Amino acid sequence: MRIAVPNKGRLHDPTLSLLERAGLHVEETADRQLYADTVDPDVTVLFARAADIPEYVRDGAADVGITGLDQAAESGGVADSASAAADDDLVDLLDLGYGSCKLVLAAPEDGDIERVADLAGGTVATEFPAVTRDYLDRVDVDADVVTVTGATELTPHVDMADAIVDITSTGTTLKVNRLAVIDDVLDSSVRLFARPDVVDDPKVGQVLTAFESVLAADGRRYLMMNAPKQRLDEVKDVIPGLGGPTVMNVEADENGNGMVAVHAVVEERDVFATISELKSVGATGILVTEIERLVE
Ligand SMILES: Nc1ncnc2c1ncn2[C@@H]1O[C@H](COP(=O)(O)OP(=O)(O)OP(=O)(O)O)[C@@H](O)[C@H]1O
Ligand SMILES: O=P(O)(O)OC[C@H]1O[C@H](OP(=O)(O)OP(=O)(O)O)[C@H](O)[C@@H]1O
Ligand SMILES: [Mg+2]
Repeated sequence: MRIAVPNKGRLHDPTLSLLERAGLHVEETADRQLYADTVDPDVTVLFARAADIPEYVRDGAADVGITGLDQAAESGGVADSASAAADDDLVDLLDLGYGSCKLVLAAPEDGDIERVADLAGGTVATEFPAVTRDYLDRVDVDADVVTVTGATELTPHVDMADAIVDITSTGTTLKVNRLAVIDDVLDSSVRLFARPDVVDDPKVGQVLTAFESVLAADGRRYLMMNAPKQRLDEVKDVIPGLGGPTVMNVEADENGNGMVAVHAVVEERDVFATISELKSVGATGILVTEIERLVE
């Protein structure tokens, strides 16, 4: 199975970290620019531009791909589940949670365009012409779309366009270019995409599970402690969430009192408060560790 992964840009590093954490270590090879092997002999990585990845997956050069929903939407249809997918759709298997941004319609602050209807007969510049045309159809506004390959924010100030559809996250770029958001066009984040014909492939399922286990471990910690056996119920009451803890008998303390070792997964945000509560019910030797993966 081949996974297409961004070769540069802001999505490259987080995607490689995700592969590492999922246990799919990418081997260093001379050819790393294009292809790389992973520790799994059945999984290879293809490095491509974020914008090209959807096409690589649709065409079969790769089976699954990791890139922004904005790029997948620009390249054609995207389906949530395989059952609803047409042959040429990409199936959005998993939201990987990073690369969050929005495509927005924006126009010069203090200009004539205050709402999308004001664009009728006007021009919109964008790196996302297909998404923009879909959007204009959806809101039933007849405007021209011009495609640019960068610096979209400048076009309204040089009379190339009345408005733009572009990526925003902090809003800094729009602000610096004195552009105001008129409407939201698409919420995006990085997803794992597959062709409908490979969705049921066991290897794809295995990769999906590995990524899900990384996401499940995020923001959670593993707590280990010893506690007096007779206070186990109090300890259990203190440990929040995620099912019952694992309890193991350990040797009695020096006074012959029964002791247990208790292990539990807790939300990171609860760790601070939980530790003082655990101490107050007699827990000792409390260890907090990170979790690499959690298969639920
Ligand atoms: N400011 C941002 N905040 C969050 N995610 C973003 C932002 N800009 C882009 N993205 C996401 O990252 C994807 C790729 O953007 P990136 O800028 O890394 O690639 P690129 O523009 O193709 O590469 P480069 O800018 O290096 O030529 C976008 O399609 C989008 O999903
Ligand atoms: O709302 P903001 O936080 O300002 O982010 C939005 C900007 O980020 C991206 O550009 P990028 O930094 O990738 O530069 P690029 O134009 O070279 O791709 C995007 O194209 C916007 O211009
Ligand atoms: Mg960019």
